[in-house]
Amino acid sequence: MAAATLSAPETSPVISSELCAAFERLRAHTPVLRREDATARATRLRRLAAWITGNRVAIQTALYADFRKPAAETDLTEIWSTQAEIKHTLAHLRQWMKPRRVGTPLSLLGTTSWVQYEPKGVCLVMAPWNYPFYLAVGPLVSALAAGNCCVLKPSELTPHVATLLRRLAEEVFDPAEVVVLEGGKDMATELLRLPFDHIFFTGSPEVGKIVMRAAAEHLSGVTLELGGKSPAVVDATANLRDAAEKLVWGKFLNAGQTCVAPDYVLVQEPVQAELVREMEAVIRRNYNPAGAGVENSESFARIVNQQHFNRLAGLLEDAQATGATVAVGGEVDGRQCFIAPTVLTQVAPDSRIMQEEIFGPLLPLVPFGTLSEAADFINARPKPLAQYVFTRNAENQRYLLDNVSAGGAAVNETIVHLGHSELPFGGVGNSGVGKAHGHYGFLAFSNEKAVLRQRIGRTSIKLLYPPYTPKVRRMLDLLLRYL
Ligand SMILES: NC(=O)c1ccc[n+]([C@@H]2O[C@H](COP(=O)([O-])OP(=O)(O)OC[C@H]3O[C@@H](n4cnc5c(N)ncnc54)[C@H](O)[C@@H]3O)[C@@H](O)[C@H]2O)c1
Repeated sequence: MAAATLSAPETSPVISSELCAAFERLRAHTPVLRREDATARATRLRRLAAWITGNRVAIQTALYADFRKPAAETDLTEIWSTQAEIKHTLAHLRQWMKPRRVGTPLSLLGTTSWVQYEPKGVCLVMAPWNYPFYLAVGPLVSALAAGNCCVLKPSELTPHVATLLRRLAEEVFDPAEVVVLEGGKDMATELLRLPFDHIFFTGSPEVGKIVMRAAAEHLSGVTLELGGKSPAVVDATANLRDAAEKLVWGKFLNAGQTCVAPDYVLVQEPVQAELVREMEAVIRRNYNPAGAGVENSESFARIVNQQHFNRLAGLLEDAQATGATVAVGGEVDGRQCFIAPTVLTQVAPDSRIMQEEIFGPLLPLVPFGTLSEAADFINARPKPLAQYVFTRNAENQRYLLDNVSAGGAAVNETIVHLGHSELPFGGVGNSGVGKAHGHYGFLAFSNEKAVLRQRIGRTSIKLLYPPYTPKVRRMLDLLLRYL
């Protein structure tokens, strides 16, 4: 591939000519999208929704080929979640696009003001592998709703989905609106040299920092949807059967490769043994109902690749070597990247499994005494993406919500808060920057342009213009005192 520098003077070193051409094509098209009304944007989104409906089996097949994701999980977490995002956007797009009138302070009496929403321009969506369809197309929906052109870079670790996404773009969009570029770190690095107007990145905090540094070069806007260790707290008043069902589902969905999966459980000491028993029963019911072995279950996905399998097997080994007991599961099979749903107790706080994001089907339980101990344990670590609270006590619920900082939270539930279209989704601190989904996603990809209109000639501000005579100074005194 020949190399060329992008014509824009602000761009850094050398970027491939193919990439430059794609970027320039999109940039040249931004005025067209900018002029579009809600109907035109909605038509594009409806075309996307229709493609997804027509390609349901292809999406399921790609996900199964990439990491044996069960078709039912693909339906729920890749297809339904994406369609729900489109449906919600279509229902509200006209309203979101309308300029929003704001009130007038006394000091600016006579003026009229509003916020109008303009597209940012050319945006980059970088997606991870764990929900490779939803986490690529979901942000794309928001970007298009806000009137942007978009480059989408899927993860290289799920190649079947990446290829499918390229086909999607070719079949649904004008190549000047959306382009899908497949590739790994090298492609991502090259892309990050371009002066995008906004970068929406979903992935690890480590790569998130690389993205933010690259964005700083062009002062591109960023949304960083990152990960971390999301805790669940189960207190002694919780309904343990219900908590076990929800924790097992939330943890072992997608084989634990979920950004908002409960990473570990803080359980009030007196109920730990019962919670383990309940979880064991749920794991059996969900993944081994006929006793044929979880490895033969069609309801349980695989670890995405050998490298991640080795990392998880290493975490399990280290946990056991530092004193942890396998209370449930523990079986691993490297040949098929299989790790059984595993519950660990007596886990050392300084073991690796308690230091890094697990992102797999290993669930450590850590006992606690008082609620403040639980809150302190969480707050001593980087701020999580999600916080789960299982309790029947309203005061305990309030205490944990008020004393722990997290991107989002669910009480007596796991994961599903991210499926609520009216709630912002995103992290705080180490778990992310900015919010996504629904209106929040639309805003992330929009510039909220503040407009003030003054009637010609009339303006009280003129009273304050120089020269700063005693009269002007008296006016300023009044302003400071009363307005
Ligand atoms: N907050 C969320 O919504 C959310 C959702 C899913 C996953 N996650 C997080 O994502 C992580 C797992 O996903 P992942 O392994 O795909 O993340 P990752 O950070 O390794 O990769 C994400 C993207 O960045 C690219 N990339 C990788 N290394 C890069 C580099 N050095 N320079 C530039 N780009 C690079 C990849 O090609 C991929 O497209 C977990 O931490 C998880 O919690 C967060």
